[in-house]
Amino acid sequence: MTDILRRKAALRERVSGWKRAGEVVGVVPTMGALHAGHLSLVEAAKAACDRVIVTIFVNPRQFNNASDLENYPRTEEQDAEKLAPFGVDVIYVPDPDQIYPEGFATTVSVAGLTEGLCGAHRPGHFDGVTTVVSKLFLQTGADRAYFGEKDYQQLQVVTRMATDLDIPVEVIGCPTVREADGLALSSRNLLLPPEARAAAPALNRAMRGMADKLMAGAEIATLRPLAKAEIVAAGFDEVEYLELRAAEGLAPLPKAERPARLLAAAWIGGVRLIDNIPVG
Ligand SMILES: Nc1ncnc2c1ncn2[C@@H]1O[C@H](COP(=O)(O)OP(=O)(O)OP(=O)(O)O)[C@@H](O)[C@H]1O
Ligand SMILES: CC(C)(CO)[C@@H](O)C(=O)[O-]
Ligand code: BAL
Repeated sequence: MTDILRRKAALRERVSGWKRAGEVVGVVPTMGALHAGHLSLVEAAKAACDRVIVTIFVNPRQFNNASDLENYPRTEEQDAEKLAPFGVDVIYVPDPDQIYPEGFATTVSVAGLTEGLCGAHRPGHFDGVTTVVSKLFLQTGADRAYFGEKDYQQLQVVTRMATDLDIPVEVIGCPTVREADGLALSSRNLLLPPEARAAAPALNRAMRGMADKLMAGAEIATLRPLAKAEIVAAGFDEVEYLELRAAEGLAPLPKAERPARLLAAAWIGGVRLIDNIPVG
């Protein structure tokens, strides 16, 4: 089984040996409950790096909802078993005091990119993400970091943060892994009641239909109410947002006039799902 390290000093010692030998270190930050989406990031890291660290930390500061934090799946033993065939070098599962020691008083915050989409509906979420990810970058000393496009806004925000803070890490985005029915894999899918799980692919289906119409010149403002109604009719409780944004920088777009991304968040069976797809 792969070594599990829980203290940053032990991690640092291990990584400094690799760095002395000139090895390229990759990191895959996760909150655990690993699925094939996470494992695709691990595969990408293994293919391009000499050493790979997977981090597992359910970061309380990025949860804006206490019951979401409480219900978040925690499956460390199974996660280690899933990682075993990949030949990962270290699983870093920091004890909470390794991330937030007594007296911790710093927040890393990215402006602009964090203001709409998930940022508008999860107050404080991205500050929690950038605070923990900056710490994970610095603690692991990774040269490359792998993130999923499933969390598209997060990928953009983390890339901006690393650039702005001169953290010498290359942030690499990897495509969203989906179930055969189109549902994006997500740890939160485990929390879906069976009926909700059966209805959940309607979100991606509606988005793909919208993307075709956007490519044919339709405006997002015209398509949005129809698509929302379709998603709710399929069994969703609420569509939180459904927006067309520039693929780089996330500026709102009325039409698919340049490489764009259609992004959505919606509630079903008490679970908040997100998805995004390229348009053009
Ligand atoms: N379906 C997926 N395809 C590719 N990458 C993914 C997928 N799901 C998650 N990831 C990526 O894995 C990393 C860790 O994500 P996380 O542990 O939050 O899992 P998650 O499945 O996104 O869980 P959540 O339910 O919290 O959204 C992130 O970079 C995320 O974008
Ligand atoms: C990047 C991350 C591991 C930070 O806690 C989390 O936001 C996630 O799992 O996507
Ligand atoms: N997948 C991003 C982590 C979160 O939803 O909190």
